[in-house]
Amino acid sequence: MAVTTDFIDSDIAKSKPAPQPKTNYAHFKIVPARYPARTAGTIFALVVIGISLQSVLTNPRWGWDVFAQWFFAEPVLVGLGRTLLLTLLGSIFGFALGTALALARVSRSPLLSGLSWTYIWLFRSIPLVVLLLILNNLGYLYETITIGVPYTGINFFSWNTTQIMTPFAAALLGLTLNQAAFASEIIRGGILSVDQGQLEAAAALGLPRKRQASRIVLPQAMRSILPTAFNDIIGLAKGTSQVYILALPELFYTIQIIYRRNLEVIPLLMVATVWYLVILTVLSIIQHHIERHYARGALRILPPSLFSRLYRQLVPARERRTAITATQVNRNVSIAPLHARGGDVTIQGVSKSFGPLKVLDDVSLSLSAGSVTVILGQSGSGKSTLLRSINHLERVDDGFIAIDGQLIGYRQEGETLYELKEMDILKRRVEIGMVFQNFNLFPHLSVLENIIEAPVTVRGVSREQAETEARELLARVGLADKAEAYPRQLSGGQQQRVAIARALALKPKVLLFDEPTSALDPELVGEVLSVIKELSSSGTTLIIVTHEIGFAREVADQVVFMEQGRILETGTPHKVFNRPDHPRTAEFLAKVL
Ligand SMILES: Nc1ncnc2c1ncn2[C@@H]1O[C@H](COP(=O)(O)OP(=O)(O)OP(=O)(O)O)[C@@H](O)[C@H]1O
Repeated sequence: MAVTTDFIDSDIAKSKPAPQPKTNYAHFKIVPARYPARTAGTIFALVVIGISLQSVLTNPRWGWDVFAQWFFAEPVLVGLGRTLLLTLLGSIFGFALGTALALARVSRSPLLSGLSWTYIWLFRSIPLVVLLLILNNLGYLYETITIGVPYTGINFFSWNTTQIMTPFAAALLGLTLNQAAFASEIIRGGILSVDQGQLEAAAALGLPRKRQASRIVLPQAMRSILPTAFNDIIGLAKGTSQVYILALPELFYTIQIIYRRNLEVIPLLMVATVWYLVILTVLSIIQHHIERHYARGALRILPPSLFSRLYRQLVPARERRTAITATQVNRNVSIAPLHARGGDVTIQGVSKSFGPLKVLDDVSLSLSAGSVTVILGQSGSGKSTLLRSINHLERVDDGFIAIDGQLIGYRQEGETLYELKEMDILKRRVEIGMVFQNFNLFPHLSVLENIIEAPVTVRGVSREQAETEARELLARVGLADKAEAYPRQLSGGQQQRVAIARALALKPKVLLFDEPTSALDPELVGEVLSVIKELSSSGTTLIIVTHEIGFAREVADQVVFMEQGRILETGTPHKVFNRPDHPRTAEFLAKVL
C-alpha cells in the first residue's frame, strides 16, 4: 500500500514544512566556475603582447638608444612645450568663442543667429592650412590693425600687422578660429539635448536667463558635449603639427628637423609618438574625471573614482565613518515661516490661440486668496494652457490675469499696458509656484540643491538659511532623509513631493499643479495627494488640474469644468459633482466617476 502512504506523506508535507537537515559547509571546498573561452582569450592576449614586446625590444632598428638620447633633449622639450601651449590656448579660446557662437546660434535674433551660422559655415569649409597661410599674410591685406570708434577717426591703439602677426600668433589665431567653428556645433548639440521641461521649470522658478544657462542647461549639456569635445581637443593636439607650414617648430616639426640632420628617422618618430601618447593619456584621465563630475545625478549610483577606490583600499571603513561624522554641520538657524499669504487671482476675458486653434476662449474666473480650485475637463480642453498662462509661461492674446491686482506680464500706466521684459516677468514669477506633471526636477542637482537654487538666486536668501528652510520643507513632505539624494535615486512619488517642496521654497502666493499625479503609479498617487491636501489649509491659493475626483470632492472650494477652451461650469464640489448644470459636465463625470 505504498500509494496510500505517499498520499498521507505529501499531505503532511503541505501542512507543515519538513525540517531541513542542518549541514555544516565550513569544511567544503569551493570550486570556481570555469570559463574556457575567457581563458583562451587571456592566453591569446598574452601571446600577442609577448610577440609585440619581443619584436619592438629586440629589433635593433627601432634604435631605442637614439630614442633615449633624444626623448628629453632640449629642442624636443621646447617643441613639446609649444605644442602643449598651442593645444591649451587653442582649446580655451576656441571653446570660449565656440560657446558664444552656439548661444548666438540659438538666439531669438535672426540676424545674430545668421551671423553665427555664416561664421560656422565659412570656417568649417576653409582647410586649416589655407587659413594659417592667409593669417600669416594678413599684413599684405591690412598693414595696420587699429582699435577705435569706427567712422569717427578716434583710435585708441594701432599696431603694424606684420610685427604682431608672428608665426606663433598666426598659429594660435588660426587654430582658435578653426576650433571655435567646430566647438560651437558640439556645444549647440549639447544645448539642444537638454529637455525643454528643464527650461520651463527654471523659468517657473524665476531663475534669470544667465543662471538658467549656467546652472541648468550647460551642466546637463556637458554630458553630451564632453566626449566629442575631448575628441576635438585630442584632434587639436595632433593637428598643431599643421602649423609646420608657418615654420613654427612645435613637436613634430622639431623632430623632422632633427631626423633630416641625423637620418635616425624611426627612433625620432618614436620620440614624437610616445610624447603624443603621453599627451593623449593625460587628456583621457582629465576627460574621465570631468565626465564623472558631470555624471552626478545622471546615474543612479556613480561608480567610485580611481582615487576613491584607492582610498577605500588604504583607509579602513571604521576610520572613514568617523571622518564623515566629524563633518556634520551645525543646523541651528532660525526657521522663517514657510508660507506667504495666499493671493487673489483674477482671470478676465483671456483668449489664446495656437495658429488656427483657439485653445482658450474668453475665459474669466475669480479665485479668492487661500482658496483651492480644481480644474476638470477632457484632454485638450485647455486646462494646462490656462495654468501656464497664469504664470506667463504662455503669453495670452487677449484679456488679462492679475494676482492681488498686479497684472501678470504687464505694467499698467493709465489706460495703457506695457509688456514687461523677460527679466521683470521672472521676478514676478516667484509669487507663483508651479508643479509639473513630469516633476521637472534638475537631475544634476541633489534634492537640497534643487530646493535652495531659486531662494538663493532669486530671493537672495543666505545659503545657510535656505538650507535650513529646505530641510524643514523636506521634513514636511516626509523626505527629511533624502536631502543629499539625486532625483533619479527617488521614486516618482518622492520626486513629485520634492517638486512640491521646491515650489514652496519660494513661499509663493499661488501654487499651480498641472496633473501632479498623472505620471505616477496608482500606489504612489496617495502620498502626493496627502501632501497637497495638507497644503490646502496653509493659506496659499491652490489651482489644481487633476482627474482625481475623490480628492477634488475632499479639498476643493471651487470646481471648474472646461471644454474646448471655455469654462462651462463652476461651483462647489457638492454642487458640480451632485447636481451639475451643464449636460456636458454630467457626461464627463459619468465617464470618470
Ligand atoms: N505649444 C503648442 N502649440 C500648438 N498647440 C498646442 C500647444 N500647446 C497646446 N496646444 C494644443 O492646445 C490644446 C489644449 O492643450 P492643453 O495642454 O491646454 O490641454 P489640456 O486640457 O491640459 O489636456 P491634457 O489633459 O491632455 O493635458 C490641445 O489641442 C493642444 O494640442
